[in-house]
Amino acid sequence: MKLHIFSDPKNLGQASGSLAAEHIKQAIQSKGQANIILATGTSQFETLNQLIQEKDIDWSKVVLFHLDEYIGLTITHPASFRKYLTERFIQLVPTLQAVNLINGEQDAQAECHRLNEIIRQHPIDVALVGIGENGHLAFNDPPANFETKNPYIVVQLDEACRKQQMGEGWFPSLEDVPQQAISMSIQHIMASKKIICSVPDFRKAEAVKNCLENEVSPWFPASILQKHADCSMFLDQHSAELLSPSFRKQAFNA
Ligand SMILES: N[C@@H]1[C@@H](O)[C@H](O)[C@@H](COP(=O)(O)O)O[C@@H]1O
Repeated sequence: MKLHIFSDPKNLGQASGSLAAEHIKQAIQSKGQANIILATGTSQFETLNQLIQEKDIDWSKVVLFHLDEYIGLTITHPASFRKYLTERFIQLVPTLQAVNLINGEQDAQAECHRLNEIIRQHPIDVALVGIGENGHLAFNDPPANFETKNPYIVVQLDEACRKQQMGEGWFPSLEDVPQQAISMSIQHIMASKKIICSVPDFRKAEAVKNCLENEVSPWFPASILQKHADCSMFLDQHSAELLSPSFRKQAFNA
């Protein structure tokens, strides 16, 4: 894992968005197109802002997949990840070759099946992900399923995850946060050639320490990233503040 620590979320996002652009261009150059996964949430604001500003990406050669989505939320709900990606990315790069959003409003197992058929034909070149306050990767809350090979799965959301979503202001109360979601599985995220993980904010400091310094464990789902061959971890000084000095030594831009 390559560890990068920045002074603030804006610098973090500029660096992670630029690296994503580089990886996308490399994939297009080497095989004619790129398959990407985009995450959502506050942690991705600056990264996506940077990515949409990149000038020399041929978006008509890029196929987009969606990391996770609530079950039962309409696309017009403020917390809908489809709404988020549509407004913050898809409308801003309208020439994408294909967009594969998760529709959590219909039968969830059928939706997983539909998406699994498509994504199995599109090996992922670059995955943009974040880490939740409870250490989740996508919506795989602890203890995460590290075994399933199905690309998309139905998951239960734990209280810590639901509280985070409410705390970030996406929902008026905890009762409004759905209990289930469709998430890309841990194994499928790990099958991406390159992973860019952007994690700003002091709220993530404990999860970051647990996932980067502890042993790999389903109880710290994002700890699995330690095993990926090409994962770049982007932190800011706040999310990195609990890392031990010896661990921080490996960071670039510290
Ligand atoms: N399910 C989303 C993910 O797509 C995101 O990458 C991660 C971090 O969330 P946030 O960016 O809101 O802190 O967990 C969220 O709950």
